[in-house]
Amino acid sequence: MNNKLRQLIDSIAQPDGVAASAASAHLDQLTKPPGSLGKLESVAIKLAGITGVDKPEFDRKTVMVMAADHGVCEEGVSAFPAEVTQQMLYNMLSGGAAINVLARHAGADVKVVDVGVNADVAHANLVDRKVRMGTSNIAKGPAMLRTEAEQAVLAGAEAVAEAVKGGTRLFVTGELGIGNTTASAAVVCALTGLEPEVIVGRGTGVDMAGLTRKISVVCRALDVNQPDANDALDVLTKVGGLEIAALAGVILGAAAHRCPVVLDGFISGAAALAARALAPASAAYMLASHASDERGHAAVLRQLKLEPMLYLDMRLGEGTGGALSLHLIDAACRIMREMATFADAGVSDGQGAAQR
Ligand SMILES: Cc1cc2ncn([C@H]3O[C@H](COP(=O)(O)O)[C@@H](O)[C@H]3O)c2cc1C
Ligand SMILES: O=C(O)c1cccnc1
Repeated sequence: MNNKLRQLIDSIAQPDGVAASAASAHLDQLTKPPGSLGKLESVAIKLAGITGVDKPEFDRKTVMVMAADHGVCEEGVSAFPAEVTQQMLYNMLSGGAAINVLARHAGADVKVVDVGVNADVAHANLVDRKVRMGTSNIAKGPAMLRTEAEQAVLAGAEAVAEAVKGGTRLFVTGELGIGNTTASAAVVCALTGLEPEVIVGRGTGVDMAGLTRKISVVCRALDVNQPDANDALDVLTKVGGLEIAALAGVILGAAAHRCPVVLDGFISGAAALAARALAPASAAYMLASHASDERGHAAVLRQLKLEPMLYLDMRLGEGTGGALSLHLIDAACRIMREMATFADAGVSDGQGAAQR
């Protein structure tokens, strides 16, 4: 394995159990029945463990959108043509995509990184880390070279390192790439052994015939490439995507910097499975934002042992579910900092009365 990648993986530490326990103890002193703020409490405890700070505050948050194209589009697996990746990229760079709106609403930055868009794109707001002009068709052979997969993972991690230098301490995974629900399904099936029939979904909205075609394309991709389930880089190389590999790098980079990383939908979930396979310690840094409507996402979250915060029937990607969950993360942080304790407020903590 590439030296830099090895170092990145080795630099991921376990979360801070002392800070997590302190956060949990603080929550139990606040003027509410213990546990009554539900997921806001588990999120607050997790954030404390990740950051090593009992009451963390995230002044700067960044949605990391990794963009790339997919050779598998030639199999007719998306309801939209491959050109939409580059068209949407410009839309995103000028602030008009859903993620721009939701990130603005949540007070987060959007960083867009080209790791493999099949066009020469130049824009002042774009980070150019292009590895190649999109993947090859996974139904016919490997998506990319192993060195390219490594390069894409490192591009994601390095984009995170840059953002950390700029003050970001919390990341959201986002992506853009027509055809990427097909590659993500292949990655999920290869890593988990789950069947394409239960993982492949409609993506941008293919019809029944399109769904059947997508399932057979994923079966073919697995059959032709024989990815090694015990080697996540092999899986990314053979049936993955450049943005999926880069997102795995975003997750590893965030974990290496002790920053929480909020996962968006299905594509982010596929990247998270790859990141966990590369570095099991990275799993502790992940939070699931929402349950996507894409078919395989619930199974991916079960595999990751993550509970989503939101159920909004969304299936867009870009980081949109992740951006929405930032409101809840902010709420959890404010509870920790602003709520009165029983002692402060002179409220009886119920010790001695009947407990639930
Ligand atoms: C206009 C438009 C904006 C999007 N923003 C995110 N996606 C999402 O849909 C694509 C994946 O679905 P599939 O695998 O079916 O192609 C990715 O670009 C993903 O980011 C979009 C898709 C479209 C059409
Ligand atoms: O869940 C997602 O992230 C998703 C679903 C459909 C299309 N694009 C993204």
